[in-house]
Amino acid sequence: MKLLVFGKTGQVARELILQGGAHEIMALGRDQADLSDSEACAAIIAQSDADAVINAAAYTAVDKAEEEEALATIINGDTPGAMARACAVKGIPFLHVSTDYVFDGEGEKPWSPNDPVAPQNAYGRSKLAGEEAVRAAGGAHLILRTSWVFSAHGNNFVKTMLRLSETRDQLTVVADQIGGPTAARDIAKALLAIAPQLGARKGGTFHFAGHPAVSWADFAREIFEKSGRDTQVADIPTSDYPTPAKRPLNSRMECSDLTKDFDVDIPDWREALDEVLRDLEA
Ligand SMILES: NC(=O)C1=CN([C@@H]2O[C@H](COP(=O)(O)OP(=O)(O)OC[C@H]3O[C@@H](n4cnc5c(N)ncnc54)[C@H](OP(=O)(O)O)[C@@H]3O)[C@@H](O)[C@H]2O)C=CC1
Ligand SMILES: Cc1cn([C@H]2C[C@H](O)[C@@H](COP(=O)(O)OP(=O)(O)O[C@H]3O[C@@H](C)C(=O)[C@@H](O)[C@H]3O)O2)c(=O)[nH]c1=O
Ligand SMILES: [Mg+2]
Repeated sequence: MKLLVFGKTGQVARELILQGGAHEIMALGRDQADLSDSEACAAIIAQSDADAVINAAAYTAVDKAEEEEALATIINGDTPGAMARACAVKGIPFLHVSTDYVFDGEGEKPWSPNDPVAPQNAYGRSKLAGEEAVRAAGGAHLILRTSWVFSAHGNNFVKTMLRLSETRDQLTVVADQIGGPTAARDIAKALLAIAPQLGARKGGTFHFAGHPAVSWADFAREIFEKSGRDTQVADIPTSDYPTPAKRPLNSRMECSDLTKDFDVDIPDWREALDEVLRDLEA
C-alpha cells in the first residue's frame, strides 16, 4: 500500500519509516505539513494518491500542554478531524494514534474501548477532541489508543531513566500509576498490519499496549536491571512527584479486541525493551 504518514521525527513515525517493508511510505515532517494548519494538512491528503493515511504526529508535551491547551487542541483535535474528513471524501482509511490519558484513571480494572472517557489534563482533553472529530468524519478509520511509548529515539521514559542514572545512585519514581509500556516499533508494526484490513465494515476504536501492566517504578527497575546499571529505585506516591498536569493512576487497557478483529498480538514490553537497549548500545 501507498501510505501517507504525518510525522517524520517522532517515535512512532520513525518506526513506521523503518518497518515499512512492502508498503510505500511517504512521511511528512513539520516543514512539509505543520499540524497547526488544519486546512493545509487536509489539502495535502486531497492532493495525494495514497491508499491510506496515518497520523503519527501530535503535541505530546503533557505538562507544557497545560499552558498551551489552545495550540494542543488544534494539533491533536482539529487537525486530525480535518485529516479524517479529507480521507472520508477520498474514500481511504485514516489511522490515528490516541492515548490512555483520555481516561480518568479511577479503579483498577483495565479500560475497554467503550468505557467512559474523562481526561484529567489538557493533553488528554486535546487527544479526546481528536478522537471525537475522527469518528464524526464518518469515514473508515482506526483510533489506536496506546500508552507509555518508548523507543531508541526521541524523548521517552527509558531514555530519561538511562540519562539520570549516569549521575544518580538513587531515583524516586511513582509507584501508584500503573500502565502498559509500549514500544514504538510494536505500534508501527500494528498500524502497518491493520492498514490493509480497514474498510467500511472494519475499524473503530481499539486499545494496544504492552503487557504486563506495571508501575513507572517497576518499569524503571527493569530498565536498570536489563541495562546493568546499579541505580536504585525507591517507590513514591504520585503526591510526592508534583507536576503541572495530573496523570491517571490506572492506565491499564484491555487490548483483546485488536487481536480478535485484526489478528495483531499484544506484545510483551520486556522483550521490546531488550531490543531498544540493544539499539541504544549500538
Ligand atoms: N509518547 C507517548 O508516551 C505516547 C504517545 N501517544 C500518541 O502516539 C502518537 C505518536 O507519539 P510519539 O511518536 O511518541 O510522538 P513524539 O513525541 O515522539 O513526537 C511527536 C511528533 O509530532 C510532531 N509534531 C508536533 N507538533 C507538530 C506540528 N505542529 N506539526 C507537525 N508535526 C508536529 C513532532 O515533530 P517535531 O520533531 O518537528 O517536533 C514529532 O514528529 C501521538 O498521537 C501521541 O499522542 C499515545 C500514548 C503514549
Ligand atoms: C523523570 C521521573 C518521572 N517520574 C514520573 C512522572 C510521571 O508520572 C511518570 C512518567 O514520566 P513521563 O514524563 O514519561 O510521563 P508522560 O510524559 O506524562 O508520559 C505520557 O506521555 C503521553 C504523551 C502519553 O500519551 C502517556 O501514555 C504517557 O506515556 O514518571 C518519576 O516519578 N520520577 C522521575 O525521576
Ligand atoms: Mg513525556
